[in-house]
Amino acid sequence: MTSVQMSAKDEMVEQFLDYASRGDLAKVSTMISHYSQLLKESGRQGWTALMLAARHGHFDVVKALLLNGCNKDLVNKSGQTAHDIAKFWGHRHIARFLSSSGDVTLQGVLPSNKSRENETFFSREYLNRMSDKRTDLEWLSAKQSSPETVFIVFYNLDPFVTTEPEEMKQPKLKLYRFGKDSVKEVIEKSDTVVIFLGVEKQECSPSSPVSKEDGLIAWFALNTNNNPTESLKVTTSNSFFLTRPMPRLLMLNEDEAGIVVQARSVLAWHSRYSFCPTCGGETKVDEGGYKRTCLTEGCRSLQGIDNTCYPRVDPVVIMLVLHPDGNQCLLGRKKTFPPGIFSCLAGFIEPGETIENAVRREVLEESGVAVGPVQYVSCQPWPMPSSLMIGCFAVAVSTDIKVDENEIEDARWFTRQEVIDALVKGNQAVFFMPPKQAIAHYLVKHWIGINSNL
Ligand SMILES: NC(=O)C1=CN([C@@H]2O[C@H](COP(=O)(O)OP(=O)(O)OC[C@H]3O[C@@H](n4cnc5c(N)ncnc54)[C@H](O)[C@@H]3O)[C@@H](O)[C@H]2O)C=CC1
Ligand SMILES: [Mg+2]
Ligand SMILES: [Mg+2]
Ligand SMILES: [Mg+2]
Ligand SMILES: [Zn+2]
Repeated sequence: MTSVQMSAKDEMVEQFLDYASRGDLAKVSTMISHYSQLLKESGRQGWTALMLAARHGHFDVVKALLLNGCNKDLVNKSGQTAHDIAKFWGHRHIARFLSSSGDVTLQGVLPSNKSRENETFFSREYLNRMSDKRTDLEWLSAKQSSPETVFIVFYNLDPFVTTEPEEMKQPKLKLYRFGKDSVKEVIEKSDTVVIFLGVEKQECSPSSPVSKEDGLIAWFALNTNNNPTESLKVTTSNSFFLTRPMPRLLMLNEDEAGIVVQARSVLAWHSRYSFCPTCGGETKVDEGGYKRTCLTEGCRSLQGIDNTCYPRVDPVVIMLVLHPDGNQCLLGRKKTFPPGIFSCLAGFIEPGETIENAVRREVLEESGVAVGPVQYVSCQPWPMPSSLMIGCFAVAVSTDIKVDENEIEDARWFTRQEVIDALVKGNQAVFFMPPKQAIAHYLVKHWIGINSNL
């Protein structure tokens, strides 16, 4: 390392230690979020930031440092720990906190995560995708002409659904299951894209007829941009294309919601990527709809693995940020939300970014709040058009809010009680929650459910 680099680093360490001595929580948090190795650094006489914050009685800085994984057992050149220092200088609450086993650290604020998989709406897999069959053209073709095969139909990415008359008040929607003869005409049209979704898991459909050939009931989905109603042979009333999919897709039954998210995301990719993104040439649909191959000889997309050929999934972090006091959470609203609704902050993961860093960046960008520990909770495929919402809890290490008005309209800390009221009291609450099928709702409920004595 050159002397210039050395002095730049020394300067940064000195500044960090100075902020800790002065109790500047925001600066300390920002520096840690960029250079976590600062937590291990010490200055004159081996004093770390934790020791300096303990010396000067800055409880919030001590907490933030510990939440970020700072080692409280380090000693200075006089052999004192941060705890010894806090005790010596009479900061009893800090000494008590440092001598406790770190209850208010990560484990204290975050609900315990019992490593079970948390199921969200859209996440249930009703079909076995059978990806090995996507290249078996003979098998795919036999299935497409089998009388047991199920086809679901989309028009401009809206699924054709049906509802029972007695359920009209609170309709639970079902996908309309077409047979091969009903969709024959539509499939033959040149703009129609057909994809293979998978086969019914055997245990899910004990009453379904069993296919003669291999016992597997295949499902396909198709999308067209020309209204196919005339050519489809529909035998029931109360059946229609589900326009304005959000929030109406949330009325699907849970088994079929998983099928729709798979089909709609892949079909949306086909409708947006008609030509090769590498050379602009024409492409053909391959692998049961899971690939588009460029037809231009020598195109770079034909060499090696090229991700433009495959359907895209956009990872999004969505996080419930918890206040360091463990009793409040940060929720925000976009201008486009219906009045009164507050939700978890969210944002797209950028290339080269971890889930944890995306959570920290998006929260800081949108609300000005610095985040320390991040814990994954659950995820949700979201068919608008192909996001994967990655749900996390995160612990704030600073609490002042400065909203980025380009992204959101408002962000606030809500108390546990206000959140409980929003969940149970509806109209009498100070704000509204997103619908129960959204992962934001799930995260909030999970936080309340685990930590409260309800
Ligand atoms: N904010 C919320 O409370 C919730 C958001 N969502 C969904 O999460 C997704 C991301 O949340 P945002 O707050 O909008 O993200 P965000 O905070 O990253 O901001 C969105 C902006 O990011 C840019 N962007 C970067 N990568 C993108 C990509 N792959 N696709 C589209 N735009 C991209 C665009 O300029 C876009 O306007 C949205 O699709 C939204 O529907 C879902 C539930 C709740
Ligand atoms: Mg953002
Ligand atoms: Mg956002
Ligand atoms: Mg963003
Ligand atoms: Zn190409």
